[in-house]
Amino acid sequence: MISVAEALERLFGLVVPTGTQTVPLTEAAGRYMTAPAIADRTQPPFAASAMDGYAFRDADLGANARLRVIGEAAAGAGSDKSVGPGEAIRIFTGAPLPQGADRVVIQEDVTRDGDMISIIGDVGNSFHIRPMGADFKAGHQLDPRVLTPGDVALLAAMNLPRVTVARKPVIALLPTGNELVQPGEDPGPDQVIASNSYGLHALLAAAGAAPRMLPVARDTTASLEMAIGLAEGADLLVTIGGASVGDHDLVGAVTERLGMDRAFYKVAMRPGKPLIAGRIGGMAMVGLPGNPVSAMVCGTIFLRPMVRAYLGQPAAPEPRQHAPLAAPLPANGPREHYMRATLTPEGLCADKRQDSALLSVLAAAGALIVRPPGDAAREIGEEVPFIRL
Ligand SMILES: Nc1nc2c(c(=O)[nH]1)N[C@H]1C(S)=C(S)[C@@H](COP(=O)(O)OP(=O)(O)OC[C@H]3O[C@@H](n4cnc5c(N)ncnc54)[C@H](O)[C@@H]3O)O[C@H]1N2
Ligand code: MOO
Repeated sequence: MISVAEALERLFGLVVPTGTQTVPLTEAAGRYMTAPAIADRTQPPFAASAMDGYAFRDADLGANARLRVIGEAAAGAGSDKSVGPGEAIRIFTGAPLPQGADRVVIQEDVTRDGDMISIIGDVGNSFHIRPMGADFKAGHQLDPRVLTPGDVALLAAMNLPRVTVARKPVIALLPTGNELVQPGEDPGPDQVIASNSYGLHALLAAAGAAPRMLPVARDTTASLEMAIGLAEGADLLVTIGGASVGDHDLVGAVTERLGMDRAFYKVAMRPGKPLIAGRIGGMAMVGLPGNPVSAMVCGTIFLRPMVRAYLGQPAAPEPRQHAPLAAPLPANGPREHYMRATLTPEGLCADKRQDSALLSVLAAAGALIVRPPGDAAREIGEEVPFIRL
């Protein structure tokens, strides 16, 4: 059995980055932008009023200043008049500041009588002007990143209607097992619902992949071979179940028959030990264990980093954080243990029930405490590493 770190290295070795495509901004959120984006204009492109009020010369501000209103400037329709001594221009938020003016007073601080305004009270220190280029200047660069809604707004303001992003890796998800029916179907007395495929679909989509759900394969060579054939064209095939040593666990044997170049089988981790990986046809292939929590933990520890590598991001494990324990932990065995835990204000609290079949425990957990092989018993208050779910 190899270590989790070694398994992840070998999995990165199976990844062929997907390359890039250009998408409109409406499809850009959540995508990985692969190259810097460069603004082709300055924002604001002119000094602009930040408020509705009057533009005037700061030098005119004095006790009981009275100014003549000589024109109007609105957003999208600036004034071509120049503001001279004793003059003001009615101005609205977003309008270009007229020539000659260097200050804006908000309309609440003004009384108006016909063409004349009086500035009343203390107007404070704010000039209510957004200088040209205050947000960014032409040539401003947004570096490669997973695009947030805020990034998309910035790219639009930079006048970039399209953006170059990594193509989403297509990941074919293949649940296997005679006992499985789809959610919403009527299970027979010995049957259970295929759940892992849906959890993994959600996990992979959120990580930036394009998961493709295949029909459940039965535990026969013919059914598995046919289903694996349906995955053709995917970047990665992920099988679920049938990875262990039972008489009906055929994924290893069938993939070998199909000529899989195996990268490894079995990882010293808990849950998730019977993990298989390699290359088959033009695809990478990862065979996840069927136990529901095992499949989701392997998805978190291995598939999420793999998706990032497919997208061209640095090959790195899931980020770890540290927090104190709110409850003690027993000594760990020889496998790296990913314990389902909640993160409370007092610290991390591992669930008493760590059976890898308990999805209700996983769903309630916000964290996986990472226990190295052979880790000693831990007391309340000790800092331990964890991965956020
Ligand atoms: N003699 C041994 N038995 C087992 C070992 C071992 O080392 N020696 N390892 C155990 C471990 S650890 C795991 S994990 C499981 C993995 O088994 P498989 O990958 O072969 O998975 P299955 O046997 O097909 O299924 C296990 C379990 O999970 C349920 N399952 C499967 N697929 C789904 C799905 N898509 N959605 C929901 N539930 C699923 C299945 O019904 C079984 O209950 O092997 C242990 N055995
Ligand atoms: O690895 Mo199994 O995943 O311990 O339940």
